[in-house]
Amino acid sequence: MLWVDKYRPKTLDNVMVHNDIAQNLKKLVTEHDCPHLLFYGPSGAGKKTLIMALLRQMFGPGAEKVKVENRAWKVDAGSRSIDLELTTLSSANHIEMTPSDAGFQDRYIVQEIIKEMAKNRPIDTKGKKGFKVLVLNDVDKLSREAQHSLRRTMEKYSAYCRLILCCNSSSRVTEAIRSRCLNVRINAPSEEQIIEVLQFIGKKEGLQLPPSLAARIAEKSNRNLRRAILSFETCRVQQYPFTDKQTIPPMDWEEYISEIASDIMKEQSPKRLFLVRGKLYELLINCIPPEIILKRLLYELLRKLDAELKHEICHWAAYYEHRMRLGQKAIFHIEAFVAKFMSVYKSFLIATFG
Ligand SMILES: Nc1ncnc2c1ncn2[C@@H]1O[C@H](COP(=O)(O)OP(=O)(O)OP(=O)(O)O)[C@@H](O)[C@H]1O
Repeated sequence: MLWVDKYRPKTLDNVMVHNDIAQNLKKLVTEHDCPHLLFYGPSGAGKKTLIMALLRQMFGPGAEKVKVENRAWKVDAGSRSIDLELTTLSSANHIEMTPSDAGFQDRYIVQEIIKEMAKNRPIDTKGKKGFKVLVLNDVDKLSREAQHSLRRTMEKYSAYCRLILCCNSSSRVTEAIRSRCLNVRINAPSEEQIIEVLQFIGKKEGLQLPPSLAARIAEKSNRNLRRAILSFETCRVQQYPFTDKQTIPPMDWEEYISEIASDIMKEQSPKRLFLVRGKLYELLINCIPPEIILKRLLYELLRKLDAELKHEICHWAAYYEHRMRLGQKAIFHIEAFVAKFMSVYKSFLIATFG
């Protein structure tokens, strides 16, 4: 098992970062009937960990016994019926899913699943009808229609189920949903907190982790705890005993994007664009989110670029990122950015060197 999973705190009492939030969540569960919750914050900050610990606090260790299912629904949408398929993780008391994976049909998923949950209400130990928890990931990627439909279903079935919503950016969640949830912001952990977690893991694994290496891993992680733990494990595989000057290998996908950036800088032609497209597809197939690819690609290109062009390229990156958010197929927009970059860069080269 990877260390990120092995050392993921299981209970609210065991969390090392965001302890104050964990204690507040604990109070919320024990004292009150839990409201709908919206967890938001940057990637690798610890949202999922807190949600899983919260479920365990609500339902006991049974919440960890999840089964993965590929479920299919047949939804009646007026004149036609729609077939939908989505992977869900479920225990006796909760269901977790990422409805935005259903693309523009995400709103049917939201409606169907909540209705279905309302029908199968669990009975608690006191014989009273309990509630189920629905965990929805990436709610910021849900279409507007799906968010409206979520708001309606949320109100209608609030007696039967509680929603735990999780996303990176709350600004892309409609005000109507935000105002119906208790918003919990999960900040990126500080470098000191990351070092503390790394030292803890090192101790558990019986390793001698030099403080300077821990500090460098934390700094390179960009305050992403998952990334710091993954880098730490990679360092361990690469070389042990650790040394102060040990290099911290970049992530594979980052190296790959750096390679793509070099390809783009070396030649600007339709043939090269075709080659780059293949590489971009490979990244997407390996589940690297398109926004991250575009952001990293921009970062790599800016490092190699003449200062004169930086402003213009940033403008185009923002332009295509915005279009990517509005559209469905990310590859089109990333490729369009690459094509635009090639055109701007080639014109610059011709103007400068003839
Ligand atoms: N409170 C914590 N104490 C110690 N380790 C933690 C804590 N929270 C998270 N971690 C570690 O960091 C890793 C990443 O956390 P998590 O998956 O919860 O992040 P996330 O915010 O949900 O990220 P993403 O948005 O990318 O899914 C976990 O696998 C776990 O090992």
